[in-house]
Amino acid sequence: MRVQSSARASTRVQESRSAAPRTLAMNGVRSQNRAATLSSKFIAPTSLSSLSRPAKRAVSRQFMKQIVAVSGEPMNIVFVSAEVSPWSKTGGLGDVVGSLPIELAKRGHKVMSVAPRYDQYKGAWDTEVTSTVAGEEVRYFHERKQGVDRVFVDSPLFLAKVWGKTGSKLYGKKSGADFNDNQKRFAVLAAAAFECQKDLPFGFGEDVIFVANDWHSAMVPVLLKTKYQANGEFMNAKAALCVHNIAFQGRFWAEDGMLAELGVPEEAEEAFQFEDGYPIVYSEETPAEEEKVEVTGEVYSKVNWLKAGILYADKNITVSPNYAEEMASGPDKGVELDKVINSVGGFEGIVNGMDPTEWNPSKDKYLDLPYDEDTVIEGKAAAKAALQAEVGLPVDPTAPLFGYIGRLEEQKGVDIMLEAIKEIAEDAQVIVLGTGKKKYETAIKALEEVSPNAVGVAKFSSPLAHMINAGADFLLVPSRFEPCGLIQLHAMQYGTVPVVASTGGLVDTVVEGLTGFQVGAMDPDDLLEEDVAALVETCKRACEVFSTPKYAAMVKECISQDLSWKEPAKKWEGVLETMLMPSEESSNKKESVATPKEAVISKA
Ligand SMILES: Nc1ncnc2c1ncn2[C@@H]1O[C@H](COP(=O)(O)OP(=O)(O)O[C@H]2O[C@H](CO)[C@@H](O)[C@H](O)[C@H]2O)[C@@H](O)[C@H]1O
Repeated sequence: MRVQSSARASTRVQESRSAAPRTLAMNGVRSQNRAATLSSKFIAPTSLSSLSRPAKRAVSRQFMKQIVAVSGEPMNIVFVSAEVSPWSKTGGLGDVVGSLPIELAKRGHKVMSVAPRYDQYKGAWDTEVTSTVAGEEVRYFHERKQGVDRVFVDSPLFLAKVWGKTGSKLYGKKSGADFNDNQKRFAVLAAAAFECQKDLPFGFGEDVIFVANDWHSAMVPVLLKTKYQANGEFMNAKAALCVHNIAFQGRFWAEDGMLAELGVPEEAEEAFQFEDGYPIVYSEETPAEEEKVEVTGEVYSKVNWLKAGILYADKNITVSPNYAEEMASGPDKGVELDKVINSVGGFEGIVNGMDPTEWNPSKDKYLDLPYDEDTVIEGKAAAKAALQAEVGLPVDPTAPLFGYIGRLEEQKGVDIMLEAIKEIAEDAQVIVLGTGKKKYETAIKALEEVSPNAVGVAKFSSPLAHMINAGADFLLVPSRFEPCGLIQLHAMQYGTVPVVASTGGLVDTVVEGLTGFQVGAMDPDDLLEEDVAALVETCKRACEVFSTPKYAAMVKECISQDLSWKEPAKKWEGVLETMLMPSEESSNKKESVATPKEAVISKA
């Protein structure tokens, strides 16, 4: 039986992840000069007032594009994130914050990431600089790598809890359950991102663009507008918020005085308020293994970090254009933030790139026979034999081999896949690699009982992920929703053909019959027989193609694409540059920032 959308959506949200010399003065001057220089280079359309509103927007956008195309001035960009690969990673968020900054640095920008220090990272030196934020003293560690300043915020809030970089444990001891002090932990991270710009000798000063990522750093735009700028600091700074997954919103019980304790000014509190139909917050006491709570239609007062971040951000970005549209389409796909999203004019969607230094079959340290576009057929054959031997499947080049890599959660369609495997494994081999909900970990470990052609590995293993991307013939991505998805990009880079659900970024990145197979959209909530059948049918279609020349053509098509950050980083650069420009849209935005709540009410 279906439950009301508000409650339905919130079951998904509660799953963790859940939840020296400074250049300050110079930077301030530079920002003003920059605007002056740019406006003198171009003559803005003078007859804007006579145009209709959409036409005005189009002209204004065109004008912005021209400016960006020739401006080329370096920006100071600070990514703030709960994870940053390779130092910390539970999934795609870590990958993006690990690799996008490198590409932006290559394009001439000063780029920094600020993330927690969960472990004693070998290459990161102790700056011995400290700041006091949200009542906690933090200390900064630093490593400069591939042109990016990596700052790690050291505090017992992070280090004492996690001890290890791989972690499904960055957000809580169990998958889907937050540490009780996660609000404190991430309030500290956000405030440290500001203070380190001032306190570190190599800090970027106040003239920066912050890029906050997901709910964990959604406090950054809030603090910028209501704390720092209200005090006359960071006056030229801007804050973008990038949402990698709208299902993780940081919903917590509303407690008297809690936000104030975290350093949130009173005027911002309203933006956090959220009425939730779901009567639970998953925590250390109530881990989210099963949906064990009945929904009655009653609503509960909570705070919602992501909502506040969206309302205060100068620009909201997500990781594919299709997902940007989906999020705004209704409460189901917007996970009840659709009205908020529409109230700020929607999100900009930029498809993710992938890191070619980590995902490159010609330099992959986990492959005995590295390969490239010209040697992909031989290379994949060798990788397939190695993978089959590694996981104990029959070494058979003629058996189509399907792989899966990812979190074991409903988002990823794991329940649909587990049902489908019963039939897929009649004619093909399947290997599933993942961690997540215990019931799914147990199920994948028992796959060998389902069929001798299927095997599941319930751990987080980079070597095996590389071997699957290279050795599988097809990669399964049956997600119910997928903001962008990196695994299909990795797979294609290795000449592995993805079989994907038609949702989010999977629609933007996989072309039916050319670079992959589209299954159609899965039901967002329930496990439906027709979805299982659609997945089985598409895999059968893929198996039929496997023994034909078309498969080799698809492999070549996949591997020959440039899936790196090169193009997406240019788009990011363009979007960030427009944030620095005075524009009609940004002045509208300021009004909504001043009164976030009204913006939602009036436009929703
Ligand atoms: N058991 C395991 N062992 C080894 N490696 C494993 C693993 N489980 C997962 N991984 C790795 O984690 C990453 C997963 O990235 P995805 O983008 O596919 O999904 P995720 O949902 O985490 O990211 C969210 O953020 C990203 C980034 O924006 C969006 O692309 C995506 O749609 C959104 O859901 C891949 O690098 C994958 O190889």
